[in-house]
Amino acid sequence: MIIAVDGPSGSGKSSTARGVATRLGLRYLDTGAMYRAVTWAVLDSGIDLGDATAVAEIARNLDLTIATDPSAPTFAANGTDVTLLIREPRISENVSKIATNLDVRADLVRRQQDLIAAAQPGGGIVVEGRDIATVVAPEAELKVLLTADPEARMARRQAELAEGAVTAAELRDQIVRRDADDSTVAQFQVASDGAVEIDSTFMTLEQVVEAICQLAKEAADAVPQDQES
Ligand SMILES: Nc1ncnc2c1ncn2[C@@H]1O[C@H](COP(=O)(O)OP(=O)(O)O)[C@@H](O)[C@H]1O
Ligand SMILES: Nc1ccn([C@H]2C[C@H](O)[C@@H](COP(=O)(O)OP(=O)(O)O)O2)c(=O)n1
Repeated sequence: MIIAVDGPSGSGKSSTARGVATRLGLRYLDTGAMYRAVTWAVLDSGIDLGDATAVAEIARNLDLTIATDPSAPTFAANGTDVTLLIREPRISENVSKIATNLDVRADLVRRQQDLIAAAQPGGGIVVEGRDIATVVAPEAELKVLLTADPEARMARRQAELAEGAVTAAELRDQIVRRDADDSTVAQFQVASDGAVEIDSTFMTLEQVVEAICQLAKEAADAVPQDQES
């Protein structure tokens, strides 16, 4: 089974997708972390982020190792463990410049599809991002668009960061401006065909995990017996 979870920044995709994968015994893939890892590699190389050709070249040559175990999702880029480094504000500020590079997207989508295929013999995978239901895995048995009001999303992100780590303006930039930039290349503002929208503004994380697990059960029950593998 493939469960696709798309939505804007801070809507709860990573935490809920991880929770669902753990509960259902599935693999877990955070595709945003892949764009962040490329951003880390580009910044590390010192090249200009606006040089689309050079950026695409870095992405193409990047040795990216991804663990899809929901209890320990780790990322290594060219041999460096970047799991924590890719969460730094300098990455969040710049990642949309990388995610709007169409050559980088084509490269990462291919890698994501390979990781999804590799997870199928183990029962399946929960994949989260912006374009999973529309581009990466339109065949997903369950597609969820996870949303929340911008104020709730900013408050959640603020709560994660050390006190004073970012100003209110920086926080708004990381959430609202980034969504605007990201939505020029991926459609995650309205539910795509067949996707179920869950507005998590007034839900707890546990309630969202429960709701998605319930939808996954219904989706699995809906698969005709002769199509089960
Ligand atoms: N329904 C929820 N209610 C309250 N906080 C939540 C909820 N879902 C997620 N969070 C918290 O909000 C923060 C951002 O969630 P995250 O999963 O990183 O979102 P995204 O991957 O969409 O950016 C995390 O600290 C997470 O624990
Ligand atoms: N499938 C995806 C996943 C992420 N992206 C972009 C959008 C974001 O700006 C970055 C980072 O995504 P990430 O999910 O880590 O961002 P948030 O943690 O939700 O703020 O990558 C994308 O374009 N397509």
